[in-house]
Amino acid sequence: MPKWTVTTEFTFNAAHWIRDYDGPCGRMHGHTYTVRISAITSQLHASEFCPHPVMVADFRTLKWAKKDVLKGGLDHCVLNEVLPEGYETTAEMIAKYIYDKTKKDLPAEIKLKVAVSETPNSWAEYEDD
Ligand SMILES: Nc1nc2c(c(=O)[nH]1)N=C([C@H](O)[C@H](O)COP(=O)(O)OP(=O)(O)OP(=O)(O)O)CN2
Ligand SMILES: [Zn+2]
Repeated sequence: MPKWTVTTEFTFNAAHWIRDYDGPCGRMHGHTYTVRISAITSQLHASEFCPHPVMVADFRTLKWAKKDVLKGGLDHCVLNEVLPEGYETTAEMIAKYIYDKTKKDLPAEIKLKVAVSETPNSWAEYEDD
């Protein structure tokens, strides 16, 4: 079946520590996180900002996490204080958190992939088939 994939990449700055980690990552430190989100669908949609069915998903909707934490995003937050119970602050679980929260704002049939990087050499990717 024909399909579209859109991909957007953005960054946010945040502090974290990994709970009970034996090493420096167990102390509070910061990263400029890079997030790459792909949305895949065979059907185009309207968005919160556009009334016509011309998008897989609006880039603005996909990029919610780059907003300031006081405006509903993750920028300039302490992740350990912001992520709900059940999520830890590894790149793996930040990717799942962004996936879960983004999925809620999109039509159910859109597939998502979310990748998160703390440093240029390491990525964690989450999807749910
Ligand atoms: N699988 C994971 N391993 C680690 C995570 C993670 O989220 N998932 N996170 C950390 C720490 O947060 C740490 O800040 C990052 O670790 P690391 O990549 O080792 O950081 P460096 O700055 O040392 O990276 P270099 O590329 O080696 O300079 C640890 N592990
Ligand atoms: Zn870290």
